[in-house]
This record gives sequence, C-alpha cells and structure tokens, in this order.
Amino acid sequence: METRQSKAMFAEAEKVIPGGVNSPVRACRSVGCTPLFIERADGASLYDVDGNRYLDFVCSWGPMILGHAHPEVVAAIGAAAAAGTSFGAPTPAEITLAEMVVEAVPSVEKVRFVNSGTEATMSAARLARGYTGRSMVVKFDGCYHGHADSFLVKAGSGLLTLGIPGSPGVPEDIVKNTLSIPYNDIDSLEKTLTDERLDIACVIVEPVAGNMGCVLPDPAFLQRLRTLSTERGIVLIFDEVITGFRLAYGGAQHHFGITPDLTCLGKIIGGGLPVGAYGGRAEIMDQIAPDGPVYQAGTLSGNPLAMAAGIATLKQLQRPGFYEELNDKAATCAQRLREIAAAGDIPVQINSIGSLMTMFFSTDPVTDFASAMKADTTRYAEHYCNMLGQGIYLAPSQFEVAFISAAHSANDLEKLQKMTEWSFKKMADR
Ligand SMILES: Cc1ncc(COP(=O)(O)O)c(C=O)c1O
Ligand SMILES: NCC(=O)CCC(=O)O
Repeated sequence: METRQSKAMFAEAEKVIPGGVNSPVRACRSVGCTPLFIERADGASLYDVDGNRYLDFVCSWGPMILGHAHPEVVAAIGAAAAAGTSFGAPTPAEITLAEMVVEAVPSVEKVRFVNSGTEATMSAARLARGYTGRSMVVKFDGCYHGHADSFLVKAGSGLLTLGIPGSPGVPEDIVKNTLSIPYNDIDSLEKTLTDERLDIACVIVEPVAGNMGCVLPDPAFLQRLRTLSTERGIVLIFDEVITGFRLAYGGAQHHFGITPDLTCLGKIIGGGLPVGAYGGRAEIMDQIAPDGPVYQAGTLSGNPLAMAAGIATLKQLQRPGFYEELNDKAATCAQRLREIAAAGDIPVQINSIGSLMTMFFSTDPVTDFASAMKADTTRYAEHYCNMLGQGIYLAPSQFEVAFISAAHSANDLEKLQKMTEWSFKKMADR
C-alpha cells in the first residue's frame, strides 16, 4: 500500500506539532509505523490522503458507534451550524440531551456537559472532594481517566503504550493524594477502602477497563466496590467515557446492575464532536456552582453542534434491537476469531464484551494490569502491520480496544477474520 503523502505530511507536521500529532496514541510508535493522515470517512471505511481505503476498527477511539458520517448526524450538525455555532448561553438542545442522558443512565439525576472525557473525570473528582471534604482519589492500575493531574498515576492508554509511569509536571503534592491499586483485586480493595487512616473522597473505575486493552470486571469486584464505598461514605465514580451508550443504552451500570454515585461520559454522547459529561445523584450535583460552591465552567460547554450530534446519535441508538444486533454481531466475530486462534499456532487471548474487543498476544488470561503486561507487544506490532497492509485499521497499540460499529457489515467482519487468519499464518511460518 502506497502511503507517500501521509509520510510527507507527517514530516511536515513534526515541524510544527509535538511528535506530529495532537494526541500521543496517534503517533503509532509502539507498532513502528508513522501515522496515516485521513482525508475522509464514511460508514466503516476510512480513506487516507493517498487514496487508500481501510476498514476502521478504531472508530475515533469509540465515539463512532453508528459509523462515520451517518446521514442523520451530519444533517443535525449542519442544521445546528447554520443557526450559529456558539452563544455562550443556554440552548434548548442542552435540555434535550440532558433529559435523554437522565432517562438512559440509572445513576444520573442531573448532568453537566463539558468538552472532553478529561474534563468530565477531573470535574467529577473535584465534586467528590468538595462534597465529602476529603482529599484522596483511589483508582486502578491500568485504568485511564484522561490527562488531568490526579489521574496520571499508573495510567493506561498512551502512558502504558509509551511506558510513562507518571508524568513530569504533576507535582508530588497532587500525586500523594492519588492511590492506584490492582483492578479486580477484591483483597486489596477491601484493605484500602476500610483503612481508616486514608482520607478517601472517591473511587474512580472503568467498569469495563478499556485502556489496558479490554479487561472485564469480576462482577463481585464491582459489587464489593459499591458496598464498601457506601459503607465508608466514599463517592463511587464510574468512568463510562468508553462504556456509556456502548455496552447498552444505559451503559455498563445498566449491564451489571450496579449504580454508582457519579458517572462520567464522553465519546458517543458527542456523536464525534468534542463532548464530555458528568452526572449523578441530585444531592451531589447540586454542590456545583452556581447552586453550590464547587466550581466548574466552560466557554464552549454544551456547544450547540455537539448537542445536536449527540441527540441525533442517541436517537439512532434508541431503535429497538440496536444493541442486540450490534452486540450479537460482535460476539459472533469474537467467537470466530477465537476459533481461528485455536486452530493456529499463535497464542492469543480474546477479551470481549458488547462491541468492545482486544486480542492479547499472550498465553495467559488477561484479568488485570499485571497480566496485560505479559502480552507480547512485538507480536502485536507485527500483526498490526500485516493487517494495515491489507486495509484493516486496528488500534496502534496492544493496550487499546477494537470498536465494532453498526456500520460494520457481515462482509466487513468476515474480512477481519480472514485477514487475521492470514496474519497468524504469516507470523507462524516465519
Ligand atoms: C475511560 C476513559 N476516560 C476518560 C477518557 C478521556 O477522554 P478524552 O480523551 O475525551 O479527554 C478516555 C479516553 O480518552 C477514556 O477512555
Ligand atoms: N483509549 C484511549 C483513548 O480513548 C484516548 C485516545 C487519545 O488519547 O487520543
């Protein structure tokens, strides 16, 4: 596949943008490539500036659950843009989207819109601290909650991919108030949350981890988390930036039947435009300014284009059978990939739930950060390059998830399976 234009653009970009990218995971360093520059996309396809077409399993890292350039979403954005792009004043669309979120997500009685998942988690932690008057945040190793200072401790996503354990620039005074403990480890959870010496304001968790690759929660772990948080008056925050409106219309909390105190959303609720949101029990949310003293603001918060894209997207997701169809299609695909793996000589573990999936190049089951780290990243890089050469666009890191969208056809998923089989054979023959 010829990618001369992308390479030239990357060289140009590197001169004026750090690393040539506006988010580190896009740089493709761990798979030994340079990024493709994308010209356009529709449905399940991406087209790069050299005119190559790819089947997209990154889906903009999660938002594009309907596929790219969905006509209803594009029309809604166009109509909103024609009416003015930002007013810095309330609009009817904010109420509509807020009502849709409140109706959909069990824990959410009130919701604030912000501009990214990072802002959502940062604001939720501040709110939890303000509400409880306590200072400590507990998170889990390998989970990623955006790039606010408090969360850059043993974080997943690009930090894990690039081997950055924490970030310079985050003062020790902040980090000392963050405790990161192993995911799915009920003993360590028990010890930490019952330790009277710890001044814990909140626990934040990805109810399905998606930033060390896809790691499923032990339902007993989530349940214990809920019980212990309640007992200790700790605010339980579900970071559903990936899982919200993805696993089910009501997110992971609906799927697992566990209700957090606060929920962070992003990605899908913006239909591909920059959005985040945090919401929860009214009693807690009422602590936010102007009703309460906890400050959070935003020039572009609740932006009319983003609201329009979110509303149009959620309307599509309300279609009867939407999630059954998407999740069934993804489960069948994951099962077929497991069969392909079992028949070949390349040891892989396929973790999947709903339309999320990660293929770990590992002999052992992956249930937490430590087991994720055993995956063979060199092998992932080889597989990634094999697949890209055949027009399959996967996440450029072993520690991310593949997203399947409503736009992926049976043929598309068959192509993914065929090419996976071919790539495994190529790797085994080498
Ligand atoms: C679980 C989770 N939380 C928070 C974030 C941060 O969101 P954003 O990149 O929109 O700031 C991400 C992804 O980036 C995420 O996957
Ligand atoms: N799982 C990683 C992300 O969702 C974020 C993408 C980015 O930081 O660019």
